[in-house]
Amino acid sequence: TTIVGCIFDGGVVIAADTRATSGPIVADKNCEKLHFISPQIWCAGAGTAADTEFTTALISSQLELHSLSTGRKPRVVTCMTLLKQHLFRYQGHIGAYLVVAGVDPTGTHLFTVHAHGSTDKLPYVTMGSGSLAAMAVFETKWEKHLTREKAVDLCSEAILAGIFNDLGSGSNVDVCVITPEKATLVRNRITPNERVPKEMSYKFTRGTTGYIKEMVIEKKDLKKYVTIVDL
Ligand SMILES: C#CCCCC(=O)N[C@@H](Cc1ccccc1)C(=O)N[C@@H](CC(C)C)B(O)O
Repeated sequence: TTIVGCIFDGGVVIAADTRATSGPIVADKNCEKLHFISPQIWCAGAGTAADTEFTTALISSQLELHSLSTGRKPRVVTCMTLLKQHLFRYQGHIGAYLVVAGVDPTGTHLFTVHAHGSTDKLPYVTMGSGSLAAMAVFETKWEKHLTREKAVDLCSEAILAGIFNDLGSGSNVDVCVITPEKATLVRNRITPNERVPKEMSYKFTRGTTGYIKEMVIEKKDLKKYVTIVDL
């Protein structure tokens, strides 16, 4: 996985690739790694797919209950604290590596939360197996006071670096832009790995597979050879 986050003037952007792996196998070529926490708090997840999915869903629920109890909009720092306390309690056995981003009444925030419970608050972050390729892009091209468009393009370029240089990452680029007004999820903003139609026909011609014996079975005699079960 390659996941990133970047703050810009007026909000924050998070982005992710869409590859899920099981060892050398691509388990899912277009999975979703950007999770809804609350209307203006979203989370990108790397690590064990199930752990990122369930952990973000659990904290989203806890945050909604907290918001109802306080009568206030949820804060990003609260989401981060709930995540780190949960993950620390499980001593890293819940393999969720998260980028938490959002806008709340106190401002725009971007955090990382690691499986063991450590957190960082930064203007730009990368995580997952492709994080080094992505960070190379940020360390080369990030600057203060990015516009929304520049931040979206920079995050997309960082994800593309992971897609093309990390075998644990691949396929497409998903992006989520969060501002004080709203959050916009752009699923498959960039699809640089679409399969093209094959240039040849790979159908086997008749006679390719030799056979020794031929037996024609009439449908009416079928039940002699096979047991037909009406499901
Ligand atoms: C099989 C299957 C479904 C996915 C298994 C599954 O969690 N894959 C993991 C890698 C991993 C981790 C721990 C044990 C085994 C395999 C994976 O692809 N993680 C990506 C993010 C998630 C959200 C898709 B990324 O971090 O590379």
